[in-house]
Amino acid sequence: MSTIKDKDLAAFMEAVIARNPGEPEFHQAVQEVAMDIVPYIKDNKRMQEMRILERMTEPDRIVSFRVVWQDDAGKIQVNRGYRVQQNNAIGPYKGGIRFHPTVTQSVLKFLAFEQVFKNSLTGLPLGGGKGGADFDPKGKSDAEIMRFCQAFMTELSKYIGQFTDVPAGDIGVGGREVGYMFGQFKRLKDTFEGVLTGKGIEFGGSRIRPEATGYGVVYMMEAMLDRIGEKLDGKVCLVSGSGNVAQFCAEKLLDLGAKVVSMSDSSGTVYKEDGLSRDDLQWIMDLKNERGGRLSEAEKGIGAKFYKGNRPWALPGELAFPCATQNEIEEADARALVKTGCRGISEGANMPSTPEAIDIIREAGIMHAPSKAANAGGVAVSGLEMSQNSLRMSWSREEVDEHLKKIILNIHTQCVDKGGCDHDVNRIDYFKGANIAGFDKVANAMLAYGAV
Ligand SMILES: NC(=O)C1=CN([C@@H]2O[C@H](COP(=O)(O)OP(=O)(O)OC[C@H]3O[C@@H](n4cnc5c(N)ncnc54)[C@H](O)[C@@H]3O)[C@@H](O)[C@H]2O)C=CC1
Ligand SMILES: O=C(O)CCC(=O)C(=O)O
Repeated sequence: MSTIKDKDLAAFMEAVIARNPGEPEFHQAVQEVAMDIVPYIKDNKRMQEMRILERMTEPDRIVSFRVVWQDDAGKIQVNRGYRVQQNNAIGPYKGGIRFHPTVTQSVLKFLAFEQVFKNSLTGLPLGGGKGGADFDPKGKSDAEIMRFCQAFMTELSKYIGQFTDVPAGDIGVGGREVGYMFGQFKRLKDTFEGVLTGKGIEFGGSRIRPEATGYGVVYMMEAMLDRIGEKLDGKVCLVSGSGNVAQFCAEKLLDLGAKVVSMSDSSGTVYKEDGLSRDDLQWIMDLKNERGGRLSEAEKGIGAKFYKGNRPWALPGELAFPCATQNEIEEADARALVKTGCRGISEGANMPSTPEAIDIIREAGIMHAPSKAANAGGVAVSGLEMSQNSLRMSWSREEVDEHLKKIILNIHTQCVDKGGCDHDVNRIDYFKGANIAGFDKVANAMLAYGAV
């Protein structure tokens, strides 16, 4: 991690690392927040005495459980499932479920910690949590996915509920998996309640939830550009990833007249200098959502260049939208973005930039919206799904999209209000703004509750 100059911050991080050994992703997420919050609360005696930041870095609880399921060959498979219930000061725990072989307690703790600040920024009554399993959905049949989801929910159902903890999707968990898990919860509990979001429209899902994260990432970039008197129209955009967030980020960029020149997966990056067409994007969506294929097929499929094993960041572009996974912009990638003249970054993936990359991007004066602000559209529409479930109502696409835009604009305003730079009045530090604004609401609620 990057070197810490502030003595209080160094002491704080030393204690966090000692209490949470072997959890580098969690340390990184905490440091990204503590860099701004430790100085912010330096003169606030009450926050210090009540040890608010220390309490926020300790999850309320973590459950970890065995998930046993049978594969198509009849073999018994064993995975490990988790739910990290980080903080419910301002609402029920809320956050996605990730199925990916790289899932560990450290990864889920970083995601749950981030989620607390993100959910606070939405202005909705949502606490923070995250869950998942080290299950690899790649290459599994539909029946295997169903059996795994049912086995996972059989255990998870003991810890969640519409007023307690409301999970949703994340990497490896989309509408199909949410459907299987919701069905299993309903069967086990015999209640029909909004215990998950990202549900199908037929059983209580919200319109625009599948699109919300990607759309929100673009609305955030629009707001940042608008502040400096510019538009998205005609801008050359680098998108990474090709899953849910990347697909709808690319779709909204095309809607707004931008040129999307790249998308990627773990096998490499596709590049089209003249920009992907709607048909190209549809081809990528079908490849990923229907055929489970690799982007290397795009050379033949849509006549794009394919750079095996590469990320998109060294390609020429004006704006960047990392929408794949954590730490996908490392130091060298950040240098490449600076070199090619990138002017703005809106983070779709959670914590896609390493601390070293953030320092380089900040130094270069590139506008940089952190994930907790930029990708909050997904959980925001999940919050709206919860509202619709409580009201026994279903809103139109237009209504939900309007709420989503307002929420993202409000997050942008909060970042601007709290993210001023002492050394340059025209610059906004969106990381600082998001950290402080997200922290304030949760911290004040915790203060109101006393020492609990
Ligand atoms: N789905 C949602 O509503 C939200 C997702 N996010 C974040 O967005 C990111 C993408 O999630 P989804 O699109 O939902 O997942 P998905 O399951 O639909 O797609 C997976 C994505 O992850 C990428 N990926 C995973 N491991 C990779 C690796 N090692 N190298 C390169 N790419 C890799 C894939 O290319 C693909 O773009 C994650 O960081 C997730 O936490 C954040 C907020 C909400
Ligand atoms: O919609 C949700 O509750 C999950 C969103 C999520 O996991 C995230 O924001 O990273």
